[in-house]
Amino acid sequence: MAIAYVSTRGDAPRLGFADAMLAGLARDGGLYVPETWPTLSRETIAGFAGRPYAEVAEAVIAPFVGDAIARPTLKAMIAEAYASFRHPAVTPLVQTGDNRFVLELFHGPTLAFKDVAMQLLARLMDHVLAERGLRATIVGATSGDTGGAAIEAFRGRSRVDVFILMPHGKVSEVQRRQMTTVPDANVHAIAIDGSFDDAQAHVKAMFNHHAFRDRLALAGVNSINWARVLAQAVYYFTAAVALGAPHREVDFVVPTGNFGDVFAGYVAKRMGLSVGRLVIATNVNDILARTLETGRYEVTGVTATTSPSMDIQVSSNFERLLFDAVGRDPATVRSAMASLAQARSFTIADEALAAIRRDFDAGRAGEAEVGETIARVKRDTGYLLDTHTAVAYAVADAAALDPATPTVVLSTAHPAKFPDAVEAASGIRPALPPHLADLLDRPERLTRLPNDVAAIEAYVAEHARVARDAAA
Ligand SMILES: Cc1ncc(COP(=O)(O)O)c(C=O)c1O
Ligand SMILES: N[C@@H](CCOP(=O)(O)O)C(=O)O
Repeated sequence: MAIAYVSTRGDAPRLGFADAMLAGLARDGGLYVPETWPTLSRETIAGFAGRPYAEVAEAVIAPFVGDAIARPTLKAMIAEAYASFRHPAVTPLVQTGDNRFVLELFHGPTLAFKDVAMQLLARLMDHVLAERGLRATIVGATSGDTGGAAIEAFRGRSRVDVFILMPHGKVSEVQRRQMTTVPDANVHAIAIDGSFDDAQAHVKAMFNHHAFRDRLALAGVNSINWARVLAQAVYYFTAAVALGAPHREVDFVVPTGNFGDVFAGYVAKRMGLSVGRLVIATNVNDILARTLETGRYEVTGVTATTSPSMDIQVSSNFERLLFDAVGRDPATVRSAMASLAQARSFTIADEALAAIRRDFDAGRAGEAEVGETIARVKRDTGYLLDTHTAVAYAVADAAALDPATPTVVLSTAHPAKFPDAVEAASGIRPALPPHLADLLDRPERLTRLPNDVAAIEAYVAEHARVARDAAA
């Protein structure tokens, strides 16, 4: 059966999986979500125990894809995507305390959880573009990790050009170099003089500029793309089942910025996985923690932290949760988003806030706690956390979770991506794995642009092959 996708703002075409994936942002500015949540039976979920990651991924993803991609083709793409991971379990669990586990999501090529979805998304997109004989122009925003993962997954592919906007000077050196040292001609790393929120706003503005969007055949690889979120739902299943689901609940604590990863946990729960609490962990850029406390989503300035990938205030995927929480009423979402655009804030009605709180808790960790957590966990358990994972670990320590329920902290990045901060906290400078050992010696290629969407559009239009094909 084919699932249809609808926009959270209710004013864009209803699409099938392949079109929703290629569309990225819906044409009304909203985000695509499945019209209904497919569920997996208890028996099916129980049957995931001991199965390879790729088999679980196929079972979780296939209901959302329907007949958009033939099942054997989907299976082959999933197998290929995860064959590149450096751990046989793909996303292994490590126990660090009584009922405390770390879910390592950083064994992909660029050492962050983004690889889990991006390695598959590149194959899915390439397949659909090839079937249709099309090219696309990917525009993406990054606070450090999405950009590297997207560039690695799409580099050298003949049907796409990739333009990644990063905030200048605000990503780690390893993150920057993962984007700037790739020689392939279809890759364009761009630094803007602004924040990640600015970069994401420019990406959305390009999508909302319909003439530009259509002329360049824009596609998105941020978690505004439904396929990203979907692929991330898989590891909630593998982790929970390894810890006793569906026969017991498992809590997850998720370092959060753009709300894609923790929303993927919500998707798993909606599909029938026995997820207990979903805890949103933020650094001092704590818009989500404040929202859960007060019911008011209010954007303030961004503060630079040692967990730069989470230095985000406008948390895109929250719109998807809001859509469900308000009973899937697009008018309410439209009005909240209009208020966000005009007044930088909106208020969530009591009933919707109560619905959100039924599944989610939230907490924040300041810089001192992050450093102290890295040092303490290393000292007590021998395990070295990265700064983003440390935010979640600290929040998990402070959260009022049932000690009898296993708690999984999502580890979203390898500590070697943030060596200065990890060394300052622990005295240990984590080494990059062998495939990146010479990263700091590779030549860089980076374009600097002003924090201005017109300048960015002009650059994309000049360099995208879609535009050149049309002019030829
Ligand atoms: C290392 C790391 N951890 C956590 C996050 C937060 O994930 P999300 O944006 O899906 O909430 C990000 C980026 O967003 C990240 O790069
Ligand atoms: N932390 C991210 C920000 C973008 O998030 P996405 O999941 O929406 O792509 C990054 O590292 O770029």
